[in-house]
Amino acid sequence: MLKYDVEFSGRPQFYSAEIASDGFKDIVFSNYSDTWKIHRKLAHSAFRKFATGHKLDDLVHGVIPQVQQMLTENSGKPFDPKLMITLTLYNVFSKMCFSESYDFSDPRMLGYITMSQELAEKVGFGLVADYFPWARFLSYNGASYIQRMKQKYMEWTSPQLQRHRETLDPNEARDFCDLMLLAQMEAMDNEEDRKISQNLSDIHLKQTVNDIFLAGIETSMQRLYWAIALMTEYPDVQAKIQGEIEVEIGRGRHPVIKDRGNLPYTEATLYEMIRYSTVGPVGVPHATMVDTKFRGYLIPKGTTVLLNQYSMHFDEREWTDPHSFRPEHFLDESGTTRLHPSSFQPFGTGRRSCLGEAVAKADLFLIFTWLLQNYTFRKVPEYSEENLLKLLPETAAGRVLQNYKILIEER
Ligand code: HEM
Repeated sequence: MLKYDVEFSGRPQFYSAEIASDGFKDIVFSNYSDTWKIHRKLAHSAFRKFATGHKLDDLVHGVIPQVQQMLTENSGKPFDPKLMITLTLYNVFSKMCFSESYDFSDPRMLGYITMSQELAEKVGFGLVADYFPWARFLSYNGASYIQRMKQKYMEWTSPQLQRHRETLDPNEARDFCDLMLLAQMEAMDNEEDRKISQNLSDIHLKQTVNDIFLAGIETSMQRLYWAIALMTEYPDVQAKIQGEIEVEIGRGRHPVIKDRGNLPYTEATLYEMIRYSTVGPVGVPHATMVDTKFRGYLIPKGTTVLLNQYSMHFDEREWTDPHSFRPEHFLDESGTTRLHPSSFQPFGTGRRSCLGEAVAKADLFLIFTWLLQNYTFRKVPEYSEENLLKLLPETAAGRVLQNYKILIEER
């Protein structure tokens, strides 16, 4: 894939994606194009500006009091951690995109979460018309549902854009939304940037902000939900991580990004969690941009191409005992995090590889480490025989865990 970087860098022009992205005016669904290049570059600079080092530390630390309160209220009771993780991530990303944080009981945020869950359940795998184009002419083809949901998302993003425009300081971007508006202003002021300004309409801006917001939250939420279930199922791994945190950080301060290099076992566990869960077994579909010759086969332009992450992450030639959860898969003999084998590709590869990889790894580390520094996850005694690592059967293309409940004890 890396050798044929540009050839495989398209996206299938699915009907559902076309509707959801207003004709591919975003990053995730658009083909390899000027629109994609401009928006990807902008998002990159936003991450560099607002989601690295102590900026990201502060974003995560800012949510901690609300998480603490929620966990205290639920201490000693069977508790499903999914909403807690989701609210944490919404607040981190909302602060990064819109400089706004929400109370965990805010009905606007809870409504947004319910809407996103419903969307994922109903059309997470696309529409029939994505695979059988004639189906778009059926009286019910799902398009009106996606239109309605898109409208609702825009009702969330449009006022944000308006508010930012009214209070914009051209010399200082406060967040991702400001950064997009400043890029738009700059392009409009410069006649030569016509090509750029055409790709920075308000619709483009809203689509890209929504991309970052949605792509970032659901992906990280699923991994943290797996991480907590795995720690509950593997108490020895959990205890070892807590020991490492105790020695390197102690209890007197929150974990920060700079701690990463000092916690090899914790980091290895997070990588192993990502491998073992492989939530997206075939990643995000690519498409060929041109007729492409690959290993003697001719792949016509526009063919959908999938990266089979599942087969790579569970390949017996690459991993010792791949079906076991073992953080040692990512450690060398000296206990240091080892270089990842090339068969570990959870963030994809090539030009379309995950834009938020660095942010995702940092967020996962900060949230997971803080949780284990302060809490222990245990099974509910009545259900101690039940395995928490059960997949939802209806999502064979996504390895999503069934909802579970655990006990969370303060340390
Ligand atoms: C553990 C968490 C995450 C995982 C495992 C993950 C994985 C992926 C994968 C497999 C792709 C497709 C790559 C390809 O097409 O080859 C992708 C694309 C993308 N991801 Fe992530 N992701 C995660 C978190 C995030 C976060 C936190 C953000 C944003 C803050 C993000 C933003 C994006 C975007 C915008 C794309 C589309 C890139 C493009 O089409 O050019 N992701 N991600």
